[in-house]
Amino acid sequence: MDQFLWRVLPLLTILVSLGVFFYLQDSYTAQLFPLIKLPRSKCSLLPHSHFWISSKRIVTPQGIISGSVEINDGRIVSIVEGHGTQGKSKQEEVIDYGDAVIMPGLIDVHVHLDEPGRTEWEGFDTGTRAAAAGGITTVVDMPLNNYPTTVSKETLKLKLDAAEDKIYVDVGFWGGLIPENALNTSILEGLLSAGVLGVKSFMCPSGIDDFPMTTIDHIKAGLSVLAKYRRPIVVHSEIQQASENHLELNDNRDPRAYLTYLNSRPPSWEEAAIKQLVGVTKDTRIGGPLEGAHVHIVHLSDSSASLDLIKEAKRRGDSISVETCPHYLAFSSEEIPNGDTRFKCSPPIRDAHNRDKLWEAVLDGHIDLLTTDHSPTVPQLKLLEEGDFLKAWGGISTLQFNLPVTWSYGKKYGLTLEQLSLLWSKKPAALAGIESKGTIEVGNHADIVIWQPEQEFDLNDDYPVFIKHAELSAYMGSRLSGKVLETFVRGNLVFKNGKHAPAACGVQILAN
Ligand SMILES: NC(=O)N[C@H]1NC(=O)NC1=O
Ligand SMILES: [Zn+2]
Ligand SMILES: [Zn+2]
Repeated sequence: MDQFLWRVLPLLTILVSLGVFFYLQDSYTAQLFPLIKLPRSKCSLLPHSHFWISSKRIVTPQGIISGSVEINDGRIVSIVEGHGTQGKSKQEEVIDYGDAVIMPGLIDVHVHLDEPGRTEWEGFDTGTRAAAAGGITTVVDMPLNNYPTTVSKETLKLKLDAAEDKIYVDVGFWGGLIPENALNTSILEGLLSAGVLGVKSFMCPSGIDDFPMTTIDHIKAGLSVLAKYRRPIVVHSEIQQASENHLELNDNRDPRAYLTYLNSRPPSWEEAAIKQLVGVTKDTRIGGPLEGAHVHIVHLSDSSASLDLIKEAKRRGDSISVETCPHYLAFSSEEIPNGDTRFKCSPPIRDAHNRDKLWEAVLDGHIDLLTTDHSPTVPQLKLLEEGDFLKAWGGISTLQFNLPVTWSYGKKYGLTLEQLSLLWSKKPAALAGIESKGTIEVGNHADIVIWQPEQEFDLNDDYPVFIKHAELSAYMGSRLSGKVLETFVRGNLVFKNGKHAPAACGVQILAN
């Protein structure tokens, strides 16, 4: 018996190893980033790893084409115009979406997921489910509103641990630049070496105690480190003006009136911050002492003097860019009802003339890209019942709705599908330094949204919304145009017909 065992054991070992090898080959998804531990059947609502998707409207960098996109192992491997079956074998799955649009998945580089520490506000699970349902295939998470804030390699580790096995789309991370790490560059270098895609700072109080504001000198110190790493700083660009301080002391103001809040944060706050920033960005030019660093202005609301300063800096060759958000493009101060704190954000939503000028800048390309600044909170802090604009949390919940909102409002201004895709995918990918995402091109990740621009829907209580505290979102109750049908992340079908894939197989994007 013993002898028999010794004879068959090597053979058995070989057979078992071969079995395990082929099982792994067949059932594991591509290791594009870190190892994805789960089988495809858990990560995707589609069993195939090699398939084609076709439609009459595919948004590519060369324009809109009718044809097919071949996907294999998470990547786009070919794009064929027309209806030929060229290269397709009979066994391969072809999904025909008719005239629904095939577009690169949206990349939202300004999202507060608030985990760890404030998961009652949002979280990796709910936030990335919402993203997947909205056709957003990558988000970059902000370093604040979570607790502790992400300002060192140790606090980044807490974030990465919290995100583990919870993300339905790919997630990158901004670190925070605060006085402490700006003045102690080894902390900042540790954070950058640990993989944040860049850093974020505030030029006014952030509303979060453990995220103090930075002066322009802190930002300059940070930029000299960022230049070495060739990563950007993204800046909340408002500086509180002395005269406005004075206004705040005036107790006669009605805190329920939107105008009270609007007047408390005039465009001069943005202009003052941007004036200081463009004083520094001249050093980011090619050959300058800060070459390699880049300054990105988040959520621009002022379409006049602030925008002019940015345009001039760009003309001079500075490495500078700017984003705005759907709420500045959708709403205007004239329509915001008194007491409706769902619309409170900073900088504030300004008048209709300003909104029209913002759209003009978006369509002209002077505003580089769009983000949500999805910044949710709990009902106790949004103060809807009191309607107190001065005390309520500032932040608008937009994740999951960005595509239909931008499209519904933008089409009235002449926004095209190609522009939409530049603003929400290609430009954000470039800012975050995320290679292989943001366009439908051979070799890129198969991060794709399938959506029907003409299909209208009501964002009401029956609509499947995945963000936390949806009732606090300024968009609830709207009728929107542009329904997301399906979302692919690295070739995995992660969302279809209101349902998500069984497991969260998004990966963490870390810079190296
Ligand atoms: N801390 C935070 O998320 N603040 C954001 N909310 C907002 O309305 N503007 C912001 O910068
Ligand atoms: Zn901000
Ligand atoms: Zn923000």
